[in-house]
Amino acid sequence: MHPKALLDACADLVRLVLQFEHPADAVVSRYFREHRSLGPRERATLAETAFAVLRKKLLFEQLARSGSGPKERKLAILGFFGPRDFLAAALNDTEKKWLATCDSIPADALMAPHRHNLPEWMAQALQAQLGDDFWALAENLQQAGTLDLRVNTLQAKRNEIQKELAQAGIASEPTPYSPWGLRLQGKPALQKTDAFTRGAIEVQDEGSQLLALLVDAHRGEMVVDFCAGAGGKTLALGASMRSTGRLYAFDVSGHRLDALKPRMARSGLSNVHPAAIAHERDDRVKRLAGKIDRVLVDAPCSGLGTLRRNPDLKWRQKPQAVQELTEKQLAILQSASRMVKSGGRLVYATCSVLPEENELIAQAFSAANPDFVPLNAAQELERLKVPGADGLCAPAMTVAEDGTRSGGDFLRLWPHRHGTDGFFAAAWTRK
Ligand SMILES: C[S@@+](CC[C@H](N)C(=O)[O-])C[C@H]1O[C@@H](n2cnc3c(N)ncnc32)[C@H](O)[C@@H]1O
Repeated sequence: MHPKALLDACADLVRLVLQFEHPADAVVSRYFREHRSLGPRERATLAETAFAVLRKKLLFEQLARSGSGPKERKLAILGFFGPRDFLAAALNDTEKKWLATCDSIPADALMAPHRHNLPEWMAQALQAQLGDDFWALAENLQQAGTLDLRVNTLQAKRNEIQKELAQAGIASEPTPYSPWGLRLQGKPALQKTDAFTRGAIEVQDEGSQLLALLVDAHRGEMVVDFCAGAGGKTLALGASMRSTGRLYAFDVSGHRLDALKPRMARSGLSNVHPAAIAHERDDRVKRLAGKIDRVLVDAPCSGLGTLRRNPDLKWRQKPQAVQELTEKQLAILQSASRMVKSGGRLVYATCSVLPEENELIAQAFSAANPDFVPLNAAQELERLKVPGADGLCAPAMTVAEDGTRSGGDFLRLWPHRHGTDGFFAAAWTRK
């Protein structure tokens, strides 16, 4: 495709994602379905350009106030993913001059919102938690996330898959914390590899892998993945159980559970039982009261830990919606906890970085449920041989008058510190 036509297409896609009517990845997929003749390189340019605009929206909109021509075209020029000389072939002289002026503005001359590119309420919430470290996070969230794989240990060892991928020209490194993970360079097409089609690998952020590890599911156990969705963590739990015992994958969305089925078939797991539930107090849940060894609640959340991959969320998410989510999160956790048997484990997790969805929920649950004893996540991960487990965890935020902390240590992953998406997990043992 000629550079001019590709830039026009980028501007068109930028206009569509900025309507925020649907998640950006769905808008991009739909665009590709409607433009079937696009080749893989053009698709990569289009998607990465649209995502770059979402990542740096405030800065780019500010810069687009100058120059001439339609706003979406200027945004697409600023975010264009590809060599500069290729882009230059699509620009007129005025645009080239304007781009050179934009490029010459030093970062320290920019106002704070144009540097962090976050809505004010989100920037404030993160600054309150991180202090000066906020800027390292803000910088990190404006880059694309890494592509991590989980090796299905039911089928193969991590080093075997690493070698197999290398033979197919795909370079990878073992992830630093998860024993099951491989981190890839770039975004190679995985779906055609033999390892993918036979279910030996799944795309999964290292942080998600660590949540599944913290559940510590064993052979022959009864385990519930309460908010299973398309089953990313279900598959990791099933492999930990060596495809034995019984693993229920519950979700209120039958549609999401449908996406689990082909993944389950590829994985070779035969212990997974997906079931759509009406709500968290469904009869199926009640029937399992006190019977389950391990319950994972991967709660619906704001997703603000995943802004590297889903930058549109920062513009689509609202404080009011987060408030409503917190009520749902506590209700789901409370209901799911009833299934845990005496001596069993409960894990509450989110991919959010906001304390309201994390520590505050865990602490409210602990306060209302004295029969659930908080587990120290750092000690637990250390026992599970995760390197540097201490550095992945943060102490509870509630400090009593006598100085004791309640709630145990939580898993608290940050993109700029750990290279994972932002994740939280709290664990309890039932007395
Ligand atoms: C964070 S996502 C789960 C992601 C999934 N565990 C994975 O690893 O791919 C949260 C899920 O919770 C589900 N959900 C929302 N409300 C629920 C409820 N009341 N009971 C059970 N699941 C619910 C959503 O449909 C969504 O699939």
